[in-house]
Amino acid sequence: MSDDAATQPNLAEPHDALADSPFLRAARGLEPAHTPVWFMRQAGRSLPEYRALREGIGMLESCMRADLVTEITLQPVRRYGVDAAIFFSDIVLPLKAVGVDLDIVAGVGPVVARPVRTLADVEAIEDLTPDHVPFITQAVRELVSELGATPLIGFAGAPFTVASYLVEGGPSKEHAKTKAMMFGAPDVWDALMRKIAGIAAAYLEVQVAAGASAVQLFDSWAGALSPADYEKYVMPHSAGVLARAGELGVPRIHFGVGTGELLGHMARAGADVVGVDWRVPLSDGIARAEGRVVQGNLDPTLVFAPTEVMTARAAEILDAGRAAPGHIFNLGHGVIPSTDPDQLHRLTDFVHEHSAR
Ligand SMILES: Cc1c2[nH]c(c1CCC(=O)O)Cc1[nH]c(c(CCC(=O)O)c1C)Cc1[nH]c(c(CCC(=O)O)c1C)Cc1[nH]c(c(C)c1CCC(=O)O)C2
Repeated sequence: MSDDAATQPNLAEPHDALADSPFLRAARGLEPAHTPVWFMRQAGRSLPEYRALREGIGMLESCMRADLVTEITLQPVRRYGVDAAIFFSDIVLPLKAVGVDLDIVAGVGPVVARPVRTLADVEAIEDLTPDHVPFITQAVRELVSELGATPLIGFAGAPFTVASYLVEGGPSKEHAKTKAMMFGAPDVWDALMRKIAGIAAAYLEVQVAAGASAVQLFDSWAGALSPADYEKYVMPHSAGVLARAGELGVPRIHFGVGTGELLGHMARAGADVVGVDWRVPLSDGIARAEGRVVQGNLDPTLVFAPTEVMTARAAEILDAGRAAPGHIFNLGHGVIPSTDPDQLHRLTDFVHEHSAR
């Protein structure tokens, strides 16, 4: 497709259209034609076309095949007409790419064979270079060419959330071993956070170099921390990732779950856009985001309510979002796998119609 585009006279047009896309305008605090909408986890198990494509192929394997990554990323864009695509991958993929022995187990999540406990364990993890992830570069290039004026969001897991998988060895509710290391072995903790931050930043650089036009840093489990502990043990490392991403010139979205008390810190860590989950009224989220653009914040379970109940809540959020320097509509967390795709389609249309300027 890029070859075809190169032969056409209006080559500059898609780039202007991309910069003028509702998502990128809103992310930069400019007035968009309508409030942009995309959904965290918009690709994945809620889509029958995803389940068909993934049949017999492991999650990590599918993340390492550029053809599959491209197709899976495009599926929700085609189906819903959302205002952005998010690169199909996982927060643990870069660890796999540098040689950490891990798998993503269906219905469980990431499982690490030998959890990280010591400084030697940390030092054994390689730093990420573009040569570790050629399939990422290839998939992003293909996607950007296919997507035209629809922006592609690159992403990485933030140091705390990725550390939790590495230290616990799998998903965890309490993050007890992780926080035991944080409180009890600060030298190991610091080395681990630096290691992951370096990998995350390098992973984002690869995606932006290949054409991603925004990035999202997922600190899904940061809500397990008090503001003081977040500030002391985590924020400097996330800020390091966001500072490196800032040098790439693309908008940076910073997201977590249960982070109502941390939104100010997450904004100050270096976000252009702050993700707000559904537990915080958007008007409060806007105040706590200290002048940043906000993203969110519909409760992901509202798709299971009657359509008019869902859209009435969406209308309240859209109206509240007008008080922000910019608002990107999204769910407060990822799409639940049992979600009816038709509801997300109706929601996308509703957001566009209700917010048309
Ligand atoms: C914490 C986290 C992970 N992975 C991710 C996060 C941060 C976002 C969040 O808070 O939800 C990020 C992620 N993982 C995936 C994406 C794809 C892009 C998109 O949002 O469409 C993104 C952005 C694909 C995936 N990542 C995973 C799946 C399911 C795998 C499958 O289809 O078998 C997908 C589509 C696996 C995964 N990987 C992880 C979990 C908790 C799970 C789910 C386990 C399960 O319920 O099966 C770790």
